[in-house]
Amino acid sequence: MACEVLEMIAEELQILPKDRLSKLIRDGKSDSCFRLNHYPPCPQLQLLTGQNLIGFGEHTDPQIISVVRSNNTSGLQICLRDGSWVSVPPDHTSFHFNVGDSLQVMTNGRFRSVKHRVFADGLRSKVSMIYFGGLPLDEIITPLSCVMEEDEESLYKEFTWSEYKKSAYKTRLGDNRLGLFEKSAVK
Ligand SMILES: O=C(O)CCC(=O)C(=O)O
Ligand SMILES: [Fe+2]
Repeated sequence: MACEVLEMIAEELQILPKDRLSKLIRDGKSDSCFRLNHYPPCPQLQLLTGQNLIGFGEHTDPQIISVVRSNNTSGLQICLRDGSWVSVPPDHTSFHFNVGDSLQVMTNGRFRSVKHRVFADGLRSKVSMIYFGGLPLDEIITPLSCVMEEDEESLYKEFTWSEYKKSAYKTRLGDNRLGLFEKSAVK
């Protein structure tokens, strides 16, 4: 399914061949992973603090694409350009896709990795399963020449997925991890 969506994105951006993105996560060496998150309900703590409890702090996903499926509980929110947060309606029959930082770089910012966070549900256990489609470790993450306009310059320095991963592990979850790789970044 992740491959199909990447092929739709490739079609939209006129990326050729059509499987240019999807073959990265199909690759036997792709650094993809699967995560299962469990957010137990904490009604007493919630009452005590009078706030919804953060289950997973705000962040962007570093890979190419993430596919999320959750049980019927609310909590997932995405951040809009103006900084406001909107809730993703719970629907255990649907999949939610996040564009990851790597896809943002490969499209030179045409697709943006969206910041998201998760609140624990006040009453029920929230369970999510997420497939993160990643690149092979030695793959260079750089804008694809076929998406670039003539004379368009890359917004990013050149780096491999392995370098990005190492750098991301050294930062805090909510940091703008891609910021370090922007050409305009202060060294
Ligand atoms: O648990 C969720 O619903 C999403 C978690 C998430 O964003 C992540 O694991 O990167
Ligand atoms: Fe995430």
